[in-house]
Amino acid sequence: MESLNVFKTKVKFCGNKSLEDYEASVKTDADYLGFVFARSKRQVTPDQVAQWVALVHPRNKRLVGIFVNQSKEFILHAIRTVPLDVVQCHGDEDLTFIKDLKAESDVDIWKVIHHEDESTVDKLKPFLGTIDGFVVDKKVGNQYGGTGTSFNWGHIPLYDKVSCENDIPYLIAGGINVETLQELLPFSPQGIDLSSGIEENFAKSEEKMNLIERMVREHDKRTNTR
Ligand SMILES: O=C(O)c1ccccc1N[C@@H]1O[C@H](COP(=O)(O)O)[C@@H](O)[C@H]1O
Repeated sequence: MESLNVFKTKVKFCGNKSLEDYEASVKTDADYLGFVFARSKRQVTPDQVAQWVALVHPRNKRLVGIFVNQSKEFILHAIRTVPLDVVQCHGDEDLTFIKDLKAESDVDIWKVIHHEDESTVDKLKPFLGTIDGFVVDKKVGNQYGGTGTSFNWGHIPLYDKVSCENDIPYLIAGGINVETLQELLPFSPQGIDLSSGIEENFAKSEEKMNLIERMVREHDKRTNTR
């Protein structure tokens, strides 16, 4: 009989910026596919993503739109154009902004927290009870994400505790790739979010995505049979 408490690390493949990237990501077993609608070398438009999704069904994956300090009107336009399941607020969006957005949409809202030190976890507090999930990433200069840079993963238990106490999911982001994942998995994060680490020549690499998934599956098998 299957155990009732089987733990599956959630996987998000982010920064799909072409039909080819999207097709490669759809073939994987990822739980979430992300599209960056903010200024970035991976920026895409809602119209582009709508076309790809009309051509290739996302199967059982949830679609996530990434926004950085963009207007509520633009985010609502993206939600109307693309069948997004989640809006990931990756900038300095405050509680009022997120409450307004929630009032006018029916998608999940995730807030990104940029880890600096052990006190960063407190920045989540005002959002608890409003957001549907959070992502912990690392800011580099004025770059809010997609930098390939990790934070000190020794602090993951702080975020895990907030997640468990408030029954709210989270993903760890920033600098995850086939090499660094070995160091991250012992912390058993609830989910992982990758953008630059699954690219080869600036396109999504099926080989890297498959390897990441294999590593995660093996980790899950080991921890579930402990
Ligand atoms: O991927 C981007 O280009 C990006 C740009 C601006 C904001 C967020 C972005 N992506 C998010 O960044 C992290 C992971 O980045 P990486 O793996 O270190 O490259 C993740 O949350 C993406 O959703």
